[in-house]
Amino acid sequence: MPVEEFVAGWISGAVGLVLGHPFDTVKVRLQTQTAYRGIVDCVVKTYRHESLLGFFKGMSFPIVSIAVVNSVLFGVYSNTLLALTATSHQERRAQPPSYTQVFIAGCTGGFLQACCLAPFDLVKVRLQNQTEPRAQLGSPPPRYRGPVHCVASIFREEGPRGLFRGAWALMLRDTPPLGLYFVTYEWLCRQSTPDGQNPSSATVLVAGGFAGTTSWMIATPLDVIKSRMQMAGLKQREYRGVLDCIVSSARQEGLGVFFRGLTINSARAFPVNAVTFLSYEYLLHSWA
Ligand SMILES: CN(C)C(=N)NCCC[C@H](N)C(=O)O
Repeated sequence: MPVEEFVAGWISGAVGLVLGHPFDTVKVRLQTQTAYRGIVDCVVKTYRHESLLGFFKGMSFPIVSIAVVNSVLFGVYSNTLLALTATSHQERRAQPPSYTQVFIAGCTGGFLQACCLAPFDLVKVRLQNQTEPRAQLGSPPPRYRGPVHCVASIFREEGPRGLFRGAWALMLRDTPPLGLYFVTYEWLCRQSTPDGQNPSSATVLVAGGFAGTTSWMIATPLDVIKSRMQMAGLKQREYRGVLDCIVSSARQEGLGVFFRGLTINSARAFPVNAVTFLSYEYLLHSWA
């Protein structure tokens, strides 16, 4: 099993994460809180109350987890294609896999990375939703002092299963959209690259950006449900499952609720995934 795809996935994921985390924090707050009138209002209030650091809350954990998540995603994707087509990453330019094989490999990688991502994503969302200003005398302390305290609190209050709160919604969010993610990337690369050649850096950037934006647009409704399931039991009511969360969210806030964060998800996804794919291709090309 080639290891370089896992390592390239790790490094490229970390590069994309740092670039995109502030967008992600604003998105999570828009999806789970009603305190903001929109993106600008959320950005202004977050900056005023919490300074720039407020946008990077909950990032320390994903920096570690992205090492696992993105390397699982790209590593499983590439090795599933190896199993389906008996071709390595380098050979696939000359013998391109079918889009069905790309979709299957992408869904496989998406499902398995979601299994690894669930506890890390839960902690990220819980920390991102702490809107208390940085520790000031007199201000109420936030519920969680940091990622480790968050994990310990969830484990103590809800048991080990509590760390997988929202996991089913996360798997549903990531599996089909990640199949589409890789199909979009491959299709756009092939449209603008002569047969048998490697795509140019510009092609990789554009194809990776559109792959990220397309997949996140499709994933946003379940991204909202996932975030709400993860916050349930704290400020929001408990849900009896994904379907209950979908029905009650629609009943209380209308169908528009499923598109909360769509704009920022799409805007964030383009640069993050453009950089992720460029880093990934560059690393594999330099190690070939
Ligand atoms: C629709 N989804 C969940 C995805 N496209 N995920 C894969 C891209 C992950 C990347 N690190 C990012 O945060 O955009």
